[in-house]
Amino acid sequence: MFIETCIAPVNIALIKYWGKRDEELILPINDSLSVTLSTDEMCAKTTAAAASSFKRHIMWLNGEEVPFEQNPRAMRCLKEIQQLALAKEQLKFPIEWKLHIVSRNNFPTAAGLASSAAGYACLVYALAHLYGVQKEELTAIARQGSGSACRSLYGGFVRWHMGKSNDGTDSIALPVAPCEHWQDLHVLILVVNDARKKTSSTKGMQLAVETSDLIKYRAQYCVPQRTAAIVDAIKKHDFAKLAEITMRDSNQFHAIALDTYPPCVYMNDVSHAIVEFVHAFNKAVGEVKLAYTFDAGPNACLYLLERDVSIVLAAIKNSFPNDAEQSVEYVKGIPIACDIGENNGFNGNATLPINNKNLFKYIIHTRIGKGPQRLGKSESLLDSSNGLPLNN
Ligand SMILES: Nc1ncnc2c1ncn2[C@@H]1O[C@H](COP(=O)(O)OP(=O)(O)OP(=O)(O)O)[C@@H](O)[C@H]1O
Ligand SMILES: C[C@@](O)(CCOP(=O)(O)OP(=O)(O)O)CC(=O)O
Repeated sequence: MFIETCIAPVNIALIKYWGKRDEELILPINDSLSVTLSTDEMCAKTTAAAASSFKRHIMWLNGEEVPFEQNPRAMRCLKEIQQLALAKEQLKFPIEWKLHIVSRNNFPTAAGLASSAAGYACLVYALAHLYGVQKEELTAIARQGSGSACRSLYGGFVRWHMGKSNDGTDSIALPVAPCEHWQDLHVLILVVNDARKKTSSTKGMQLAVETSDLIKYRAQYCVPQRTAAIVDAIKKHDFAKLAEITMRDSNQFHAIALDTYPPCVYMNDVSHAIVEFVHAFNKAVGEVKLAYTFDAGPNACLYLLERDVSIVLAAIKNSFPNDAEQSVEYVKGIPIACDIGENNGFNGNATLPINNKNLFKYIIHTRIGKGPQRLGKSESLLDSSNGLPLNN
Protein backbone atom coordinates (compact mmCIF):
# COMPACT_ATOMS: atom_id res chain seq x y z
CA MET A 1 0.00 0.00 0.00
CA PHE A 2 1.24 3.51 -0.86
CA ILE A 3 0.15 6.21 1.60
CA GLU A 4 0.58 10.00 1.81
CA THR A 5 -0.70 12.40 4.46
CA CYS A 6 -0.70 16.20 4.07
CA ILE A 7 -2.24 19.30 5.59
CA ALA A 8 -3.35 22.42 3.72
CA PRO A 9 -4.38 25.87 4.90
CA VAL A 10 -7.50 27.98 4.57
CA ASN A 11 -7.20 31.22 2.62
CA ILE A 12 -9.42 34.28 2.93
CA ALA A 13 -9.62 36.64 -0.04
CA LEU A 14 -8.95 40.38 0.24
CA ILE A 15 -10.04 40.76 -3.40
CA LYS A 16 -12.84 38.27 -3.94
CA TYR A 17 -13.28 35.69 -6.67
CA TRP A 18 -16.94 35.86 -7.68
CA GLY A 19 -18.12 34.71 -11.10
CA LYS A 20 -16.96 32.12 -13.64
CA ARG A 21 -16.53 32.33 -17.39
CA ASP A 22 -16.33 28.50 -17.59
CA GLU A 23 -18.27 26.43 -15.05
CA GLU A 24 -16.58 23.11 -15.78
CA LEU A 25 -12.95 24.22 -15.87
CA ILE A 26 -13.66 26.81 -13.12
CA LEU A 27 -12.25 29.84 -14.92
CA PRO A 28 -13.00 33.13 -13.17
CA ILE A 29 -14.08 36.50 -14.58
CA ASN A 30 -11.58 38.40 -12.42
CA ASP A 31 -8.26 38.02 -10.59
CA SER A 32 -8.45 37.52 -6.84
CA LEU A 33 -5.95 37.88 -4.01
CA SER A 34 -5.88 36.20 -0.61
CA VAL A 35 -4.05 35.71 2.65
CA THR A 36 -3.19 32.13 3.58
CA LEU A 37 -3.98 31.44 7.23
CA SER A 38 -1.75 29.46 9.56
CA THR A 39 -2.37 25.70 9.66
CA ASP A 40 -1.71 25.81 13.43
CA GLU A 41 -5.30 26.96 13.95
CA MET A 42 -7.26 25.85 10.86
CA CYS A 43 -6.46 23.20 8.29
CA ALA A 44 -7.65 20.29 6.22
CA LYS A 45 -5.73 17.05 6.74
CA THR A 46 -5.91 14.32 4.10
CA THR A 47 -4.49 10.82 3.80
CA ALA A 48 -4.57 9.25 0.34
CA ALA A 49 -3.73 5.57 -0.10
CA ALA A 50 -3.49 3.27 -3.13
CA ALA A 51 -3.57 -0.53 -2.96
CA SER A 52 -4.21 -3.42 -5.36
CA SER A 53 -6.90 -4.75 -2.98
CA PHE A 54 -9.09 -1.61 -3.05
CA LYS A 55 -12.25 -2.26 -5.11
CA ARG A 56 -13.34 1.34 -5.80
CA HIS A 57 -12.33 4.90 -4.95
CA ILE A 58 -13.77 5.79 -1.54
CA MET A 59 -13.55 9.06 0.40
CA TRP A 60 -14.40 9.72 4.04
CA LEU A 61 -14.82 13.37 5.07
CA ASN A 62 -15.02 14.16 8.78
CA GLY A 63 -15.82 10.53 9.59
CA GLU A 64 -18.59 10.05 6.98
CA GLU A 65 -18.31 8.36 3.61
CA VAL A 66 -18.91 10.99 0.89
CA PRO A 67 -19.33 10.51 -2.88
CA PHE A 68 -15.99 10.45 -4.70
CA GLU A 69 -16.49 8.58 -7.98
CA GLN A 70 -19.80 10.50 -8.31
CA ASN A 71 -18.15 13.84 -7.53
CA PRO A 72 -17.05 15.30 -10.91
CA ARG A 73 -14.79 17.92 -9.31
CA ALA A 74 -12.86 15.38 -7.21
CA MET A 75 -12.62 12.98 -10.17
CA ARG A 76 -11.31 15.75 -12.43
CA CYS A 77 -8.54 16.52 -9.92
CA LEU A 78 -7.62 12.82 -9.73
CA LYS A 79 -7.62 12.39 -13.53
CA GLU A 80 -5.37 15.44 -14.01
CA ILE A 81 -2.83 14.16 -11.48
CA GLN A 82 -2.93 10.70 -13.05
CA GLN A 83 -2.25 12.22 -16.47
CA LEU A 84 0.81 14.00 -15.11
CA ALA A 85 1.99 10.73 -13.55
CA LEU A 86 1.48 8.86 -16.84
CA ALA A 87 3.35 11.56 -18.75
CA LYS A 88 6.34 11.08 -16.45
CA GLU A 89 6.43 7.36 -17.27
CA GLN A 90 7.66 6.62 -13.76
CA LEU A 91 4.60 5.18 -12.08
CA LYS A 92 5.01 4.20 -8.44
CA PHE A 93 2.07 1.78 -8.77
CA PRO A 94 -0.33 0.74 -11.57
CA ILE A 95 -2.61 3.61 -12.59
CA GLU A 96 -5.69 1.33 -12.29
CA TRP A 97 -5.25 0.92 -8.54
CA LYS A 98 -8.14 2.40 -6.59
CA LEU A 99 -7.74 4.92 -3.78
CA HIS A 100 -9.00 5.28 -0.24
CA ILE A 101 -8.98 8.90 0.91
CA VAL A 102 -9.62 10.09 4.45
CA SER A 103 -9.93 13.81 5.20
CA ARG A 104 -10.76 15.90 8.23
CA ASN A 105 -11.20 19.64 8.72
CA ASN A 106 -10.45 20.92 12.21
CA PHE A 107 -13.05 23.69 11.71
CA PRO A 108 -16.68 23.73 10.40
CA THR A 109 -17.23 22.43 6.85
CA ALA A 110 -19.37 24.33 4.29
CA ALA A 111 -20.03 27.21 6.68
CA GLY A 112 -18.37 30.03 4.77
CA LEU A 113 -14.99 29.35 6.39
CA ALA A 114 -13.32 28.24 3.14
CA SER A 115 -13.36 24.50 3.84
CA SER A 116 -13.57 23.75 0.12
CA ALA A 117 -10.39 25.77 -0.47
CA ALA A 118 -8.36 23.95 2.19
CA GLY A 119 -10.02 20.63 1.32
CA TYR A 120 -9.33 20.57 -2.41
CA ALA A 121 -5.84 22.04 -2.01
CA CYS A 122 -5.09 19.25 0.44
CA LEU A 123 -6.59 16.58 -1.81
CA VAL A 124 -4.53 17.71 -4.80
CA TYR A 125 -1.34 18.09 -2.77
CA ALA A 126 -1.74 14.62 -1.21
CA LEU A 127 -2.55 13.00 -4.58
CA ALA A 128 0.43 14.72 -6.18
CA HIS A 129 2.73 13.23 -3.53
CA LEU A 130 1.05 9.84 -3.79
CA TYR A 131 1.61 9.69 -7.56
CA GLY A 132 5.03 11.34 -7.32
CA VAL A 133 4.22 14.46 -9.38
CA GLN A 134 4.66 17.09 -6.68
CA LYS A 135 7.00 19.29 -8.68
CA GLU A 136 4.39 20.04 -11.34
CA GLU A 137 2.11 23.08 -11.47
CA LEU A 138 -0.71 22.06 -9.16
CA THR A 139 -2.74 25.24 -8.78
CA ALA A 140 -4.49 24.77 -12.16
CA ILE A 141 -5.59 21.34 -10.91
CA ALA A 142 -6.77 22.45 -7.45
CA ARG A 143 -8.72 25.23 -9.19
CA GLN A 144 -10.86 22.54 -10.82
CA GLY A 145 -11.86 21.19 -7.39
CA SER A 146 -12.93 24.59 -6.09
CA GLY A 147 -11.74 27.88 -7.55
CA SER A 148 -10.47 29.36 -4.29
CA ALA A 149 -8.50 26.14 -3.58
CA CYS A 150 -5.78 27.16 -6.06
CA ARG A 151 -4.75 29.97 -3.68
CA SER A 152 -4.28 27.55 -0.75
CA LEU A 153 -1.29 25.89 -2.42
CA TYR A 154 0.96 28.78 -1.39
CA GLY A 155 1.55 30.56 1.89
CA GLY A 156 1.51 34.31 2.49
CA PHE A 157 -0.24 36.57 -0.02
CA VAL A 158 -1.42 34.79 -3.16
CA ARG A 159 -2.89 36.05 -6.40
CA TRP A 160 -5.04 33.91 -8.67
CA HIS A 161 -4.51 35.21 -12.21
CA MET A 162 -7.75 34.74 -14.13
CA GLY A 163 -5.90 33.94 -17.36
CA LYS A 164 -7.17 34.34 -20.90
CA SER A 165 -6.99 30.97 -22.60
CA ASN A 166 -10.04 28.75 -23.01
CA ASP A 167 -8.28 25.64 -21.74
CA GLY A 168 -7.44 27.29 -18.40
CA THR A 169 -3.70 26.60 -18.54
CA ASP A 170 -2.92 30.23 -17.64
CA SER A 171 -5.54 30.45 -14.87
CA ILE A 172 -3.13 29.80 -12.03
CA ALA A 173 -2.26 31.08 -8.57
CA LEU A 174 1.14 32.62 -7.87
CA PRO A 175 2.67 33.90 -4.65
CA VAL A 176 2.78 37.70 -4.16
CA ALA A 177 4.80 37.62 -0.93
CA PRO A 178 5.61 34.84 1.56
CA CYS A 179 4.21 34.91 5.10
CA GLU A 180 7.61 36.03 6.46
CA HIS A 181 7.12 39.30 4.55
CA TRP A 182 4.37 40.39 6.97
CA GLN A 183 4.72 38.14 10.00
CA ASP A 184 2.69 40.34 12.33
CA LEU A 185 -0.45 40.25 10.19
CA HIS A 186 -3.07 38.64 12.43
CA VAL A 187 -6.64 37.53 11.90
CA LEU A 188 -9.70 37.32 14.13
CA ILE A 189 -12.57 35.27 12.73
CA LEU A 190 -15.82 36.17 14.43
CA VAL A 191 -17.98 33.09 14.01
CA VAL A 192 -21.56 34.29 13.91
CA ASN A 193 -22.97 31.06 12.54
CA ASP A 194 -21.19 27.82 11.65
CA ALA A 195 -24.16 26.00 10.13
CA ARG A 196 -24.22 25.05 6.44
CA LYS A 197 -25.14 28.05 4.29
CA LYS A 198 -28.28 28.40 2.18
CA THR A 199 -26.88 29.33 -1.25
CA SER A 200 -23.49 27.80 -2.06
CA SER A 201 -20.77 30.02 -3.51
CA THR A 202 -20.98 28.00 -6.73
CA LYS A 203 -24.70 28.68 -7.15
CA GLY A 204 -24.53 32.28 -5.88
CA MET A 205 -21.84 33.34 -8.34
CA GLN A 206 -23.55 31.53 -11.23
CA LEU A 207 -26.76 33.48 -10.58
CA ALA A 208 -24.77 36.69 -10.24
CA VAL A 209 -23.10 36.23 -13.64
CA GLU A 210 -26.51 35.56 -15.17
CA THR A 211 -28.41 38.45 -13.59
CA SER A 212 -26.22 41.17 -12.02
CA ASP A 213 -25.19 44.27 -13.99
CA LEU A 214 -22.82 45.42 -11.28
CA ILE A 215 -20.67 42.26 -11.53
CA LYS A 216 -19.50 43.20 -15.04
CA TYR A 217 -18.43 46.67 -13.91
CA ARG A 218 -16.57 45.23 -10.93
CA ALA A 219 -14.69 42.62 -12.98
CA GLN A 220 -13.75 45.05 -15.73
CA TYR A 221 -12.96 48.28 -13.88
CA CYS A 222 -12.71 47.82 -10.12
CA VAL A 223 -10.76 44.59 -9.62
CA PRO A 224 -7.80 45.38 -11.91
CA GLN A 225 -7.22 48.73 -10.17
CA ARG A 226 -7.75 47.32 -6.70
CA THR A 227 -5.48 44.35 -7.28
CA ALA A 228 -2.61 46.54 -8.44
CA ALA A 229 -3.13 48.89 -5.47
CA ILE A 230 -3.28 46.10 -2.90
CA VAL A 231 -0.14 44.42 -4.27
CA ASP A 232 1.58 47.78 -3.82
CA ALA A 233 0.21 48.12 -0.26
CA ILE A 234 1.49 44.61 0.57
CA LYS A 235 4.97 45.41 -0.81
CA LYS A 236 5.07 48.63 1.29
CA HIS A 237 3.51 47.12 4.45
CA ASP A 238 0.83 49.82 4.17
CA PHE A 239 -1.82 48.37 6.49
CA ALA A 240 -4.29 51.27 6.22
CA LYS A 241 -4.35 50.99 2.43
CA LEU A 242 -4.65 47.21 2.50
CA ALA A 243 -7.50 47.53 5.01
CA GLU A 244 -9.45 50.09 3.00
CA ILE A 245 -9.21 48.11 -0.25
CA THR A 246 -10.21 44.91 1.55
CA MET A 247 -13.30 46.48 3.13
CA ARG A 248 -14.38 48.15 -0.10
CA ASP A 249 -14.04 44.92 -2.01
CA SER A 250 -16.03 42.94 0.57
CA ASN A 251 -18.76 45.58 0.48
CA GLN A 252 -18.86 45.51 -3.31
CA PHE A 253 -18.99 41.72 -3.43
CA HIS A 254 -22.04 41.74 -1.11
CA ALA A 255 -23.59 44.54 -3.16
CA ILE A 256 -23.32 42.19 -6.16
CA ALA A 257 -24.92 39.41 -4.12
CA LEU A 258 -27.85 41.79 -3.54
CA ASP A 259 -27.82 42.88 -7.19
CA THR A 260 -28.35 39.21 -8.12
CA TYR A 261 -31.93 38.37 -9.05
CA PRO A 262 -33.37 36.90 -6.89
CA PRO A 263 -30.88 38.38 -4.41
CA CYS A 264 -28.40 36.33 -2.36
CA VAL A 265 -28.20 37.54 1.21
CA TYR A 266 -25.07 36.28 2.92
CA MET A 267 -24.49 38.91 5.61
CA ASN A 268 -26.99 39.23 8.46
CA ASP A 269 -27.75 41.89 11.10
CA VAL A 270 -24.80 40.73 13.21
CA SER A 271 -22.47 41.04 10.20
CA HIS A 272 -23.68 44.60 9.62
CA ALA A 273 -23.17 45.40 13.30
CA ILE A 274 -19.57 44.19 12.95
CA VAL A 275 -19.05 46.47 9.93
CA GLU A 276 -20.35 49.40 11.96
CA PHE A 277 -18.15 48.41 14.90
CA VAL A 278 -14.98 48.31 12.75
CA HIS A 279 -15.60 51.76 11.26
CA ALA A 280 -16.44 53.21 14.69
CA PHE A 281 -13.31 51.63 16.17
CA ASN A 282 -11.05 53.00 13.43
CA LYS A 283 -12.59 56.44 13.89
CA ALA A 284 -12.15 56.35 17.66
CA VAL A 285 -8.46 55.42 17.45
CA GLY A 286 -7.89 57.92 14.63
CA GLU A 287 -6.25 55.39 12.35
CA VAL A 288 -7.30 52.42 10.21
CA LYS A 289 -6.15 49.57 12.44
CA LEU A 290 -8.83 47.04 11.62
CA ALA A 291 -10.33 45.63 8.40
CA TYR A 292 -13.29 43.31 7.85
CA THR A 293 -14.10 40.98 5.03
CA PHE A 294 -17.05 38.61 4.62
CA ASP A 295 -17.20 35.57 2.31
CA ALA A 296 -20.47 33.93 1.30
CA GLY A 297 -21.80 33.81 4.85
CA PRO A 298 -22.33 35.98 7.93
CA ASN A 299 -18.95 35.30 9.62
CA ALA A 300 -16.46 38.16 9.76
CA CYS A 301 -12.77 37.84 9.08
CA LEU A 302 -10.91 40.77 10.69
CA TYR A 303 -7.36 41.65 9.66
CA LEU A 304 -5.16 43.58 12.09
CA LEU A 305 -1.57 43.84 13.30
CA GLU A 306 -0.32 41.70 16.18
CA ARG A 307 0.30 44.72 18.42
CA ASP A 308 -3.38 45.71 18.20
CA VAL A 309 -4.91 42.30 18.93
CA SER A 310 -5.46 42.79 22.65
CA ILE A 311 -6.95 46.29 22.34
CA VAL A 312 -9.25 45.14 19.51
CA LEU A 313 -10.35 42.08 21.43
CA ALA A 314 -11.10 44.23 24.47
CA ALA A 315 -13.19 46.54 22.28
CA ILE A 316 -15.00 43.54 20.78
CA LYS A 317 -15.77 42.22 24.25
CA ASN A 318 -17.08 45.64 25.29
CA SER A 319 -19.26 46.06 22.22
CA PHE A 320 -20.39 42.46 21.87
CA PRO A 321 -20.50 41.02 25.39
CA ASN A 322 -20.80 37.27 25.57
CA ASP A 323 -21.66 35.00 28.48
CA ALA A 324 -19.05 32.53 27.19
CA GLU A 325 -16.30 35.19 27.31
CA GLN A 326 -14.49 33.69 30.29
CA SER A 327 -14.51 30.21 28.78
CA VAL A 328 -11.27 29.03 27.17
CA GLU A 329 -13.40 27.80 24.26
CA TYR A 330 -14.61 31.32 23.36
CA VAL A 331 -11.38 32.67 21.88
CA LYS A 332 -9.71 29.73 20.15
CA GLY A 333 -6.27 29.72 18.56
CA ILE A 334 -3.28 31.90 19.46
CA PRO A 335 -3.56 32.81 23.16
CA ILE A 336 -3.98 36.53 23.97
CA ALA A 337 -3.62 38.40 27.21
CA CYS A 338 -6.64 40.69 26.95
CA ASP A 339 -7.35 43.45 29.42
CA ILE A 340 -10.98 44.46 29.13
CA GLY A 341 -10.17 47.94 30.47
CA GLU A 342 -7.55 48.45 27.78
CA ASN A 343 -9.81 49.96 25.13
CA ASN A 344 -8.02 53.14 24.16
CA GLY A 345 -11.09 55.29 24.70
CA PHE A 346 -13.36 53.07 22.63
CA ASN A 347 -16.34 52.29 24.82
CA GLY A 348 -18.38 50.16 22.52
CA ASN A 349 -20.69 51.07 19.76
CA ALA A 350 -23.80 52.73 21.14
CA THR A 351 -25.62 52.74 17.81
CA LEU A 352 -25.72 48.99 17.28
CA PRO A 353 -29.18 48.31 15.91
CA ILE A 354 -29.67 44.97 17.62
CA ASN A 355 -29.44 43.41 21.05
CA ASN A 356 -25.70 42.93 21.18
CA LYS A 357 -25.41 40.08 23.71
CA ASN A 358 -24.09 36.60 22.77
CA LEU A 359 -23.96 37.35 19.05
CA PHE A 360 -20.82 35.30 18.32
CA LYS A 361 -20.52 31.56 18.82
CA TYR A 362 -16.77 31.87 19.21
CA ILE A 363 -13.72 33.72 17.89
CA ILE A 364 -10.67 32.20 16.16
CA HIS A 365 -7.38 34.08 16.56
CA THR A 366 -4.87 33.17 13.88
CA ARG A 367 -2.26 34.72 11.60
CA ILE A 368 -0.80 34.65 8.12
CA GLY A 369 0.82 31.27 7.43
CA LYS A 370 2.57 28.83 5.12
CA GLY A 371 1.28 26.60 2.33
CA PRO A 372 0.56 22.85 2.47
CA GLN A 373 2.91 20.45 4.25
CA ARG A 374 3.63 16.77 3.84
CA LEU A 375 3.40 14.79 7.09
CA GLY A 376 5.06 11.57 8.25
CA LYS A 377 3.48 8.10 8.45
CA SER A 378 2.61 8.50 12.14
CA GLU A 379 0.15 11.26 11.17
CA SER A 380 -1.88 9.00 8.86
CA LEU A 381 -5.69 9.06 9.13
CA LEU A 382 -5.91 5.58 7.60
CA ASP A 383 -5.19 2.17 9.10
CA SER A 384 -2.66 0.57 6.75
CA SER A 385 -3.62 -2.94 7.97
CA ASN A 386 -7.18 -2.70 6.56
CA GLY A 387 -7.29 0.50 4.46
CA LEU A 388 -10.05 2.01 6.61
CA PRO A 389 -10.19 5.32 8.52
CA LEU A 390 -8.55 5.37 11.93
CA ASN A 391 -10.63 6.73 14.79
CA ASN A 392 -8.07 9.40 15.74
N1 LIG B 1 -11.22 18.29 3.60
C1 LIG B 1 -11.92 18.27 2.47
N2 LIG B 1 -11.53 17.45 1.46
C2 LIG B 1 -12.20 17.44 0.28
N3 LIG B 1 -13.29 18.19 0.02
C3 LIG B 1 -13.71 19.02 0.99
C4 LIG B 1 -13.05 19.12 2.25
N4 LIG B 1 -13.69 20.02 3.00
C5 LIG B 1 -14.71 20.49 2.26
N5 LIG B 1 -14.73 19.89 1.06
C6 LIG B 1 -15.71 20.10 -0.03
O1 LIG B 1 -16.16 21.44 0.00
C7 LIG B 1 -17.58 21.49 0.19
C8 LIG B 1 -17.95 22.74 0.98
O2 LIG B 1 -17.74 23.86 0.16
P1 LIG B 1 -18.60 25.20 0.28
O3 LIG B 1 -18.10 26.14 -0.76
O4 LIG B 1 -20.05 24.83 0.32
O5 LIG B 1 -18.26 25.71 1.74
P2 LIG B 1 -17.00 26.48 2.32
O6 LIG B 1 -15.81 26.20 1.46
O7 LIG B 1 -16.85 26.11 3.76
O8 LIG B 1 -17.44 27.98 2.20
P3 LIG B 1 -16.86 29.18 1.25
O9 LIG B 1 -16.31 28.56 0.00
O10 LIG B 1 -18.05 30.04 0.99
O11 LIG B 1 -15.84 29.87 2.09
C9 LIG B 1 -17.90 20.18 0.91
O12 LIG B 1 -19.24 19.80 0.76
C10 LIG B 1 -16.92 19.22 0.22
O13 LIG B 1 -17.42 18.81 -1.04
C1 LIG C 1 -16.73 34.29 -1.49
C2 LIG C 1 -15.52 33.45 -1.92
O1 LIG C 1 -15.06 32.74 -0.80
C3 LIG C 1 -15.95 32.53 -3.03
C4 LIG C 1 -15.27 31.21 -3.05
O2 LIG C 1 -15.90 30.39 -3.98
P1 LIG C 1 -15.51 28.85 -4.15
O3 LIG C 1 -14.08 28.70 -4.48
O4 LIG C 1 -16.00 28.07 -2.96
O5 LIG C 1 -16.41 28.51 -5.41
P2 LIG C 1 -16.28 27.33 -6.49
O6 LIG C 1 -15.15 27.66 -7.41
O7 LIG C 1 -17.60 27.28 -7.20
O8 LIG C 1 -16.03 26.05 -5.69
C5 LIG C 1 -14.48 34.46 -2.43
C6 LIG C 1 -13.04 33.97 -2.55
O9 LIG C 1 -12.62 33.06 -1.83
O10 LIG C 1 -12.32 34.58 -3.36
